[in-house]
Amino acid sequence: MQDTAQPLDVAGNLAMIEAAAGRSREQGAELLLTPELFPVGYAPAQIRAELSAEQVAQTRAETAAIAQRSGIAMVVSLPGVGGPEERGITAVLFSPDGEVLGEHQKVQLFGPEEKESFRPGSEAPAVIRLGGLNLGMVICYDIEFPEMARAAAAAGVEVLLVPTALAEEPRVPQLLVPARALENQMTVAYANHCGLEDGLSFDGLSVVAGPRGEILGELGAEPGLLLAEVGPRPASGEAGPWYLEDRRTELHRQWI
Ligand SMILES: NC(=O)CCCCC(N)=O
Repeated sequence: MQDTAQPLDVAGNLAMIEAAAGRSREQGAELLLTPELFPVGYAPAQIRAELSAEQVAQTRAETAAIAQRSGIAMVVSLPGVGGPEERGITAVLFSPDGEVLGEHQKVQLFGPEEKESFRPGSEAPAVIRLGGLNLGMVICYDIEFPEMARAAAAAGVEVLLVPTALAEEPRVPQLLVPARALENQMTVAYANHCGLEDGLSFDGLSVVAGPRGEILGELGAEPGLLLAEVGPRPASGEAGPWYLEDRRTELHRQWI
């Protein structure tokens, strides 16, 4: 899902997610990936100042109810649990029954506003089994560090789901996302905001890159739904490359 959220307009933003979930389900989708902090809008300082732990908990419960009503799995990025001084930016994977199957707290916070408004995570991306695939999540700036996607791939992730909020940096979806997919032989799906929010002009350019770096689908600058069929990590085969198998990790660890 790619769209423009309204900062702090939780009801309006959740209505957009529910509409996208219904349309996706009608088109046969089994999972809906939404952009970073979409239910509350990407406005870190406003979130810190205005959203209490109770309001965030209520938003999370309403998001779970949308997954259940729509009968589709969803990745939704929300402020974490706790007060403004202790919570991070999270991505939550909800099952089609609205159960929480797993979550990730953004490890690489971006810039002073995020760092003043949220706490960073310190856990590697988890592997969550759904639909016969090993799914994982990182958030926005996380994907710009090769170590994050590599940690997911090394744990067994086959499809990495990335809620994002990227403004004026098209090289991330155009160059880095396909590179992360190719170098880790896994699918990477990247869902961005588009349009103007809190004074930022978001790029859109949401993209799904396959395990050979191929583009399985992409959007432009406008709102839209990108439907892509994803699958398991391909066998390297006779010709290779064998990026994950051939890693000389014992050496790399000494150098980096
Ligand atoms: N929300 C974010 O993490 C924004 C990341 C933007 C990184 C970039 N290269 O502009």
